[in-house]
Amino acid sequence: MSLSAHDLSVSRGGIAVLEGVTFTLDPGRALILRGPNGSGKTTLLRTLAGLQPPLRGRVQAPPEARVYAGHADGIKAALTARENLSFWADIFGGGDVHAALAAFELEGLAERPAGAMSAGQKRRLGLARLIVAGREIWLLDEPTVSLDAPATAMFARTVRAHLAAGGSAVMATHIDLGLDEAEVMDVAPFKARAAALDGFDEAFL
Ligand SMILES: Nc1ncnc2c1ncn2[C@@H]1O[C@H](COP(=O)(O)OP(=O)(O)OP(=O)(O)O)[C@@H](O)[C@H]1O
Repeated sequence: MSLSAHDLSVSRGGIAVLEGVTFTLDPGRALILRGPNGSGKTTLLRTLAGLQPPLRGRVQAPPEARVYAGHADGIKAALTARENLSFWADIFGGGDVHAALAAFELEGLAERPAGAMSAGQKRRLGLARLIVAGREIWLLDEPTVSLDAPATAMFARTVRAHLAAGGSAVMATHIDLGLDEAEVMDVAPFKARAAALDGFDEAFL
């Protein structure tokens, strides 16, 4: 399943942030988004994930093939790691909780409430959701925040396995993941030339 962006313009608060973004990501491929703070990586990822409409252009990929992991870990503090993953497995239609725990070496923490985990452990649990989601196209915003070097390597291995299984991934990251096979796209050249306000959002700015 490919993901394509065609002459895509994306906006935040009614203001155009990026324009003219065009690419195709085939199965088995990864794309790393680079660009300075505020350049529009999150906005682009949210649009690719279908969480917000494009200002112009279009995104092509079935909604049910995409999964987004943003800055929030998406976990419930009162539930254990296993319960959190089971919850998400039910939402996504029955993923492999055991495989997800194993991929992020969470077996020893499986019965611990997420609220009693460290920031890096919570992040690993949040990323383990990707495994239970069982979706082909991963859209990840700063996935390695809070991860130490071994956990970052764990994440890179998981992405490689996903690509080898025919999945794909778009990731915004400021660090070197060691994924030399990934394509890199700097979003800076796509910076929108003029702010475009629409009537609705303008009232809130
Ligand atoms: N809720 C909001 N309303 C209006 N503008 C916003 C909002 N959130 C972000 N922006 C602006 O949109 C632009 C793009 O932000 P975005 O979060 O996409 O950048 P980014 O490249 O992901 O940055 P970072 O590397 O800091 O995460 C920035 O100029 C930012 O100030």
